[in-house]
Amino acid sequence: MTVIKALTIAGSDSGGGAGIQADLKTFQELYVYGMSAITAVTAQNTLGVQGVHPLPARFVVEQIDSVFSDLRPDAVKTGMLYSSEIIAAVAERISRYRVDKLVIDPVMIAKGGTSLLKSEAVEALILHLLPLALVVTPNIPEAEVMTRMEIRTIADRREAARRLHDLGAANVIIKGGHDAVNDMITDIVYDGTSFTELSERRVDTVHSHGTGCTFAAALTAQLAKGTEMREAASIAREFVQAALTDTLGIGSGHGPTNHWAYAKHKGVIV
Ligand SMILES: Nc1ncnc2c1ncn2[C@@H]1O[C@H](COP(=O)(O)OP(=O)(O)OP(=O)(O)O)[C@@H](O)[C@H]1O
Ligand SMILES: Cc1ncc(COP(=O)(O)O)c(N)n1
Repeated sequence: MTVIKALTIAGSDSGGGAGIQADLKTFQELYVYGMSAITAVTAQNTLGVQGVHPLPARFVVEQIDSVFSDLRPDAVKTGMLYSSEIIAAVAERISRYRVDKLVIDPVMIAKGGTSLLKSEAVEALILHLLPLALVVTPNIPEAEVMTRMEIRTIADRREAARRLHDLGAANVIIKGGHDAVNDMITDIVYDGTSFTELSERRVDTVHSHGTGCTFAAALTAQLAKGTEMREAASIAREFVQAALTDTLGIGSGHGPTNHWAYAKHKGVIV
């Protein structure tokens, strides 16, 4: 049996809905062996983020080295990176280990408004990490920050995707969760040549904590298996749609999505 492996470099969410926890649950559900390098520990639940405790950049590197020296991953995902020091250290290791399947989820702000990336670190993310990306997966506000443009229409999303491609990301997926049009949510996939739109009906739920992490983790798992970009994005979209539709209803705030839902609806996927 060939074991497909993926590494997530991200923050820990004690509430289990986003961050490292969402990534590992998603990898597991898609039959990919999950590994982690933790950048920051957050005290967090469905009501918000109560505390953030970043780890030293050198200890993030130590975790990455431990993984690569023994358990070479087939794909790597980054989530919350917090500071320019951590970003520079991660980028150096990604280059050194010649990672060709790097998924960057440019996590900036948690739903409740807590910053998960220092504002001074945005430039480092663009300069050091973006050029190493096989794919970057911003939501609309993150794409606006990185491209310094306002995104209102689907044409704007396409223009932002072109700009992020010009900044060095081989593929760009702009997620449309923050802006439903006629009750439809559209993610745009751009490969540097053509655009693909992935549209699904908006699910009306407060239990959407961690959708971005879950989408990027499902994408990473599929890319690790060798699935091509558009198909991988489409499976990731389906994974999130199921996780939002069949929610767990736990917590008194923005609850987590249901990472079991996709497998429950689809049966076994290898
Ligand atoms: N209410 C919804 N109904 C259907 N799909 C959604 C909904 N909200 C988000 N999605 C999907 O979930 C994924 C994440 O999208 P979103 O734009 O919310 O990213 P994000 O803001 O990074 O996520 P997060 O809320 O975890 O930070 C995308 O594939 C998007 O289409
Ligand atoms: C550790 C960590 N990483 C990422 C997110 C973003 O997820 P969301 O926007 O759904 O809160 C988060 N809240 N916590």
